[in-house]
Amino acid sequence: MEIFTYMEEYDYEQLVFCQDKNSGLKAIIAIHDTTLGPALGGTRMWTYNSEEEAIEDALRLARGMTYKNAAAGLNLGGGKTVIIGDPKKDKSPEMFRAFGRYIQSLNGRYITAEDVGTTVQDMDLIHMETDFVTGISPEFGSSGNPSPVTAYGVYKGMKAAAKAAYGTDALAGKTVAIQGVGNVAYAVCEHLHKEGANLIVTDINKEAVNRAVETFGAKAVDPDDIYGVDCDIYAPCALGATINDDTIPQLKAKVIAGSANNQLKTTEHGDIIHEKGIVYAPDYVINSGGVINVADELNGYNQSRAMKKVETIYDSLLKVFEISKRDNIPTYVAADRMAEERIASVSKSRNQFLLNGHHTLSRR
Ligand SMILES: NC(=O)c1ccc[n+]([C@@H]2O[C@H](COP(=O)([O-])OP(=O)(O)OC[C@H]3O[C@@H](n4cnc5c(N)ncnc54)[C@H](O)[C@@H]3O)[C@@H](O)[C@H]2O)c1
Ligand SMILES: CC(C)C[C@H](N)C(=O)O
Repeated sequence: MEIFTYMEEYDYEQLVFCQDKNSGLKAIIAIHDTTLGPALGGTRMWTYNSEEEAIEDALRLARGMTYKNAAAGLNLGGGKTVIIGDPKKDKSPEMFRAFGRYIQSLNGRYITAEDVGTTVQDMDLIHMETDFVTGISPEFGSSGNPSPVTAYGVYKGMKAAAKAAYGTDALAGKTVAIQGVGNVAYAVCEHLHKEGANLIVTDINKEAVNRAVETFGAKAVDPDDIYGVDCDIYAPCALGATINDDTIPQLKAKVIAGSANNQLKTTEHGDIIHEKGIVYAPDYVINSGGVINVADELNGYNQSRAMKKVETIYDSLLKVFEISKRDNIPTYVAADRMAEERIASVSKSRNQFLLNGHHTLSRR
């Protein structure tokens, strides 16, 4: 990949490579756009097959955060970090403290939180070196683990998508196929089970599958079989790019609504599912509950204020579906327009974020 060519194509601001030999830290911080405010986005730890794959993931995820934060009405830009390594084997306190010092060196241009492979405990270690981290333990005045809040937003968003596709947002009796039953999806299953939905689950982690089967009476299928199961809603809740040339012909669901970031392999896949009449809840709108929750820490965390804002995901999605229907455009285009209009309304030309008192984390 020609890095500057790619950065120029999507107008990225900055890419930071962080290396610490002692702890084995190899991290890439991507800052996409700080027009609306400091770049807020989580840290993913994953075993990438190559450095190029890791850079690409950081860049794609960071851009997704720009759109997510803008569409959610937050005064925040978009950024993301990936740490190359196996979260089950390669973590150490030294690694996260070294990473925290790198975040501090950016002086507030980037604020982090959890993503796949990182936990509240990891954020607490980062917090030993910098205040530019959210989702740390609640005893520090923080909001804690964002996953249950993301899950609540996904559940609400699923209801909005069901309303658009089936005319009712009731999920009782509907069958939902869930790919990946990790932190977010397990909590989504809790809401769905409580409402009386039928669950079909898969995961590459057998324990995660067994837990969902035992707790919710979910039906388990092999990872490759999830796309073709008979269901009303397909919920991608693992990694990205699962809506692609191979999977679209298999899908039987009228709705795609899940927590994963970057669900469409390319925008063309968003066009194809639109033509097939599938109601797709754009990923960065439906999964914005976690970032809405951690962003509230910038004002001194207030849980009920944060949850009220998370509830708006339902109406935001209804608006996206309405625009999509009215203008006959794919839902991802409708969502992108909403986000881009907000960024453009703040500034036609780039206004890079600079730290000032207003953006200092007020819990200190
Ligand atoms: N945690 C949050 O608050 C949050 C917020 C917004 C978006 N997201 C996104 O939601 C997704 C899930 O996040 P999470 O925090 O629940 O992560 P997680 O790591 O807890 O869960 C992901 C699950 O997917 C499984 N998985 C991975 N590859 C798979 C495959 N090919 N087939 C089946 N299962 C597979 C993993 O084993 C794991 O159980 C990610 O894309 C993440 O970026 C998370
Ligand atoms: C909690 C958030 C800051 C990050 C989250 N992983 C997301 O993708 O939205």
